[in-house]
Amino acid sequence: MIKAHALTKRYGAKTAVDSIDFTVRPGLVTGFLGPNGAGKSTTMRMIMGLDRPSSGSVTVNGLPYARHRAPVRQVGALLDAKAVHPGRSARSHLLAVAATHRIGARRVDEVIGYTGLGPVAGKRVGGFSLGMGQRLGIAVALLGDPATLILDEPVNGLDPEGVVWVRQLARRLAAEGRTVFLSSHLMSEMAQTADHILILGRGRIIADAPVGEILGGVEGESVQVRTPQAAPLARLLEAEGATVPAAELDLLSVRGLTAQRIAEIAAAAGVVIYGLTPVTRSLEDAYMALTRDDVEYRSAEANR
Ligand SMILES: Nc1ncnc2c1ncn2[C@@H]1O[C@H](COP(=O)(O)OP(=O)(O)OP(=O)(O)O)[C@@H](O)[C@H]1O
Repeated sequence: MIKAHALTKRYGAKTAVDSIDFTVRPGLVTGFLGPNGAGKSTTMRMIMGLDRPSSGSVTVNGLPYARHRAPVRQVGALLDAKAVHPGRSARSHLLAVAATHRIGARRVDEVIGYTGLGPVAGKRVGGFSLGMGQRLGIAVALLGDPATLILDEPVNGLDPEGVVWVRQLARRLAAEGRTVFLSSHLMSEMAQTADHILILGRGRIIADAPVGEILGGVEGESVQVRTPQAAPLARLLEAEGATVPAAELDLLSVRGLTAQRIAEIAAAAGVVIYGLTPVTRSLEDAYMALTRDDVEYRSAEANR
């Protein structure tokens, strides 16, 4: 569990994180989103005790990071590609990290198995692919068997297989009852991985809700209906409670009724339908709508 209370970070005149309150709960994957410069990394660094809040506080499992006697047993993090001695093997790297935290060799072998590093555990880390390096970083984060995991951009640069692996791992860790806090700029991936979404914009929270609520929140779903009898069908659907903006020749965009209900109403009235397409808003659409005013650097094209 991670709890932030009036958490603030200023760098000179710049307020990177502006008095935010949030709770990241156990048993769920919480996605952390926001435009570049929104303050995500600064927040994660404060959670991990790598940056001091200017004011306010953030705790992990009830205490600030630095007040835990054995923080690696509370929270594990993949913040950025770790500097690993390229000549060392994955196993000897893990053994070295484990030794500094009084963690035994048995746990090292457990995390090697858990992260699928077995076949390459004896190989030099210098020759690792990005995906293997990422697995090693996650293995390090898991060494202390922590209840809370923080993964900053864990799928950055991974191939599709690696992306799926991270997704399944995050889901498995949450299913084990852990708190999983994950940042990513890949919206489609986040939509498949996260249960709950926290969006930051210019240092403030602009959304904190279950994925379903974020997707449904701004406009909801619609159904595109292609029919040669657009105007009469629009009137029929409106009478059933749908919202049908001004019809476009033979295409209607209907909100408020399911595709099945629309087909039933049309059939009952003898209206011909050529096509029915439910349009689901993507997390990317919802994110763009929510962060429209909070993007620090916008392209000239997008500003028009
Ligand atoms: N050490 C620092 N000194 C001064 N300003 C900083 C420092 N670290 C971050 N900032 C500023 O604070 C703001 C938040 O940065 P942060 O890296 O936390 O954003 P982010 O959401 O992680 O962005 P990205 O998605 O690009 O990683 C930015 O405007 C950044 O320029």
